[in-house]
Amino acid sequence: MQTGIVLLNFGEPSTPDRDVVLDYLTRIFYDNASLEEADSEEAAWERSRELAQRRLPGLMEEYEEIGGSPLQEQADAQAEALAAELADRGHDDDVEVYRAMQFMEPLIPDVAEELADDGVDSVVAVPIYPLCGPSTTVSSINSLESAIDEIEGYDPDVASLTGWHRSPAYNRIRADSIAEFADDEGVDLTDSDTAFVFSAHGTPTKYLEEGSRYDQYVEEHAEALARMIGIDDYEIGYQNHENRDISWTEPETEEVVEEIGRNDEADRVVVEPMSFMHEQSETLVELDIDLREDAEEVGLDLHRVPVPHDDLRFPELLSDLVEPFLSGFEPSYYNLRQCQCRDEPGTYCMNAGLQPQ
Ligand SMILES: C=CC1=C(C)c2cc3[nH]c(cc4nc(cc5[nH]c(cc1n2)c(C)c5CCC(=O)O)C(CCC(=O)O)=C4C)c(C)c3C=C
Ligand SMILES: [Fe+2]
Repeated sequence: MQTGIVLLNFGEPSTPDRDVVLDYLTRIFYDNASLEEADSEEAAWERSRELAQRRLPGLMEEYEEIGGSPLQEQADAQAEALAAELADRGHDDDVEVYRAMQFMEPLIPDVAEELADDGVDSVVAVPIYPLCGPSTTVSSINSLESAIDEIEGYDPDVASLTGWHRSPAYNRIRADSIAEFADDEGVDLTDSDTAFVFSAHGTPTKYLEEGSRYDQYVEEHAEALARMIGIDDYEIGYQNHENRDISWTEPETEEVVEEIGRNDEADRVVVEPMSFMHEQSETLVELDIDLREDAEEVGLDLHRVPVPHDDLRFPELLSDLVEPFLSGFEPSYYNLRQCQCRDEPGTYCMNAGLQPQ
């Protein structure tokens, strides 16, 4: 049996190229077309192009500020590190690691073709989004499964792993990265003059109304990490993309930070970008540049925790997560259950059936 582990990511342009960024944005808006009514596929596509054109100058400016996104490079390194770890565990011949992006090359349908060409007969999809969301985790798996279905004569076993933020090893990586960063910056997290903000990528509330529990995952994960790093007081903020007239998760990170400063609650704020496993425009521009300016305007020093994308324990964690699928074990033995965010056979997660804490 030849197994292909497919690491699924959002993708982001590595260079600030207008045409590339326009196509990237169009794909994102089209994938989220259900947020608005459209009379036809063609109308939805046109609307996506229109939204992309409108957002293009702002996003180009962001990529120009950082010289393109490091997301792809970091995702490649994670895939290589996972392959090396699996080879160390004896999976050098029977397993290949692939990475596919929702909105950038290598696009998911192209990677599905590659799986077919390579004769992969067992596919394990692992979205690198620790907090399971509809437009990311679920959508990326749906895209991979439909791309595979469209390839004539190709019918591999397909399994996928959705939410994994409850993994103890993951929580340890994240908590250590916060504590080590605070130490390096000389910041005492328990000092009453230090405020702590978990910043999560936001989501349109329509997706929550349709059943996504993303906001609950954000809340329970923030609570778990706060306990691990020994703080009682913290805030949660969302980084939203308000390009359409729709409502998103509240409060926004920017508002949370401005309020801390205006109310003179602290001298400094530590911000943990909890939804991401890569550095990208949301961390390098929205937090490091834009939010820092907002914080300074209200008298706060901002300390942004780096994303632990290259933590040496991350490939071990991913290997532990995929081993049940490679070794023919019953997933429930490893506390993996039928995913409820994507209630399809072969989709497992660590969240289903347990109440948020
Ligand atoms: C759970 C929610 C989301 C996560 C996590 C997420 C990750 C993520 N997003 C980008 C970059 C962009 N996202 C954009 C749009 C967008 N993102 C989400 C949700 C999550 N994204 C949604 C629902 C949407 C669609 C918005 C809409 O249709 O109106 C965009 C384009 C829009 C913009 O910037 O204004 C970008 C770019 C990355 C890199 C990323 C990585 C994990
Ligand atoms: Fe996004």
